[in-house]
Amino acid sequence: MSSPSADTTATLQIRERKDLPGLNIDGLTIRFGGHTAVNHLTMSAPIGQVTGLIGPNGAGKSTTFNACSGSLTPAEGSITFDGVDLTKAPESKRAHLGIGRTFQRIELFDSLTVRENVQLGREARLAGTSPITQLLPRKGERAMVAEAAERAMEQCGILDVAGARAGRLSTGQRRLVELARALAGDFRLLLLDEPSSGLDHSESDAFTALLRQVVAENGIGILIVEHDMNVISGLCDYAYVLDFGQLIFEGLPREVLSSEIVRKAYLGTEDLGISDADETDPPADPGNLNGTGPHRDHA
Ligand SMILES: Nc1ncnc2c1ncn2[C@@H]1O[C@H](COP(=O)(O)OP(=O)(O)OP(=O)(O)O)[C@@H](O)[C@H]1O
Repeated sequence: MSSPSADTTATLQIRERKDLPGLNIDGLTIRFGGHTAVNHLTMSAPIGQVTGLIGPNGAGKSTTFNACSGSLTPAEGSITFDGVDLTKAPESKRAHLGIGRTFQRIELFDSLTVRENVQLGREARLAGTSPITQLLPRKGERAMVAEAAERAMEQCGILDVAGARAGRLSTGQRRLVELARALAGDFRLLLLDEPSSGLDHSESDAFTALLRQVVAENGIGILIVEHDMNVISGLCDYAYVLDFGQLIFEGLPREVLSSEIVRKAYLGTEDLGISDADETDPPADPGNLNGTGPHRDHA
């Protein structure tokens, strides 16, 4: 990366990442009226790896996610998935090609059971092919939906609450249901927007381990927005850092954690959790970057 502290290892990774199958963002610019929320962002999220997207409040992370999932159209730049141009493609096409997402706020149907919520993930993927299949699923498709949901619930360890109403579950369980729903969709790349938000330390650790297992077993890629640096350092193969819509750093998690540029970006928003005593090494307990930090005003 253009960062002065990126080493040769990282530079090699950058070149290799762009050639791998998966998501490639090139020169992405998104404006809201006169405000540039994301400015000429270039990054990759390959299949088989976990890629982190971090940055202070208002940095442009969710906006980038929204452009990837198709709810925002960029002013400039391109988004491709396995070489297919998705820059202006509808959400349904992206889902059909294998891109799924979760949201910052858990979006479950509280009055439905866990099983029904998880089945919706598979149905959403089918609807990517044709909306009519969601209304009139064929017999074989119903069986496929049911099977995918059972597999996903088993992988996330929530089969024991499959019949419970989602509204009755704890935040930790609801996060697992949300993940299971995304996995049931059998997507090749998952965009996870702060999936550990609201979890306590041990729940967050267990969730991180589960995500690593999912990537290894299912062979998928994950692009994750996350404030918890324990999750970033324990999970990500590579991370990008945004600030005021600009890519200010990219590299391995340890490089991100020890970067002076990243530290400066977070100054004034929240304690980084990076020890002043040794600025070159990642912190023993990196902590939470800015999950509760104040929203900064843009120039
Ligand atoms: N719909 C919108 N209309 C106008 N401005 C917006 C809109 N959505 C986001 N913005 C602005 O774009 C910038 C980037 O916002 P975004 O939500 O992408 O940041 P973020 O990094 O996801 O922040 P957070 O960590 O707080 O979720 C902010 O200045 C925000 O106020």
